[in-house]
Amino acid sequence: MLVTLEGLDGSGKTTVWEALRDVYPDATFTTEPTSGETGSWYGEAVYRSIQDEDADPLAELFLYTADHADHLTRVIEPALERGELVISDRYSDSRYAYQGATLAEDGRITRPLEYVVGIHTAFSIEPDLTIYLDVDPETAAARAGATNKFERVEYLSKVRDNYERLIERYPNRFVRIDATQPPEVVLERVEDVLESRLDAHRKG
Ligand SMILES: Nc1ncnc2c1ncn2[C@@H]1O[C@H](COP(=O)(O)OP(=O)(O)OP(=O)(O)O)[C@@H](O)[C@H]1O
Ligand SMILES: Cc1cn([C@H]2C[C@H](O)[C@@H](COP(=O)(O)O)O2)c(=O)[nH]c1=O
Repeated sequence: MLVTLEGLDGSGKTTVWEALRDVYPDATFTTEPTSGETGSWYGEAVYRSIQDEDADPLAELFLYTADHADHLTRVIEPALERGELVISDRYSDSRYAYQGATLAEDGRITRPLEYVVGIHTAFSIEPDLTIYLDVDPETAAARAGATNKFERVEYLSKVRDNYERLIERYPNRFVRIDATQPPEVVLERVEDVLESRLDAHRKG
């Protein structure tokens, strides 16, 4: 089963992802952009682009997508074939929401969110469950510390609007959790949601 954690920068995805390691020691834990144990040079290229204020938005989309394609074949598909639970800190919805917003500002692509979704349909795998940690852009930017070009309130507002569109589009896949609550409350809620979905998955 493929579970993804999504939300604005600073919404608490990594805090939850780290805590879940103790709860599900046999699961595969991974991230997008790829880094650490499941990282690759594609992920490193993405992080270079994130640091470049003048990166071309389309080139950046394709870097993220290249990292995703490699991540699928190298990490996610083999783990799913072994029957493992896979938990990814960010996945394709980050591209739909973030690059959807960047490309809207860029102006070269009409209907950018649909465009980004469209380039994934031929090869990607849809998650079984996406946990959306919902925070307002002000809280997100303050928590994230504005360390990169994405962590700004105005931009994060557009990203949040895109996440809302995705939640509307995929209501069965997304579960929204209020991530302005204390970390232990957020984690408890995530664990409840995950356990009930795992139960349903086991029962087929
Ligand atoms: N529920 C919470 N309430 C208050 N602070 C939190 C909460 N969850 C996480 N934080 C704090 O917010 C900061 C960002 O958390 P974290 O790195 O988990 O977010 P993230 O969503 O992974 O961010 P990014 O996408 O930028 O990597 C950290 O300092 C963390 O301790
Ligand atoms: C996967 C992915 C990520 N982003 C953005 C979101 C963050 O600002 C950075 C890095 O992510 P991290 O969780 O802080 O390490 O990249 C993006 O714009 N598009 C994507 O597909």
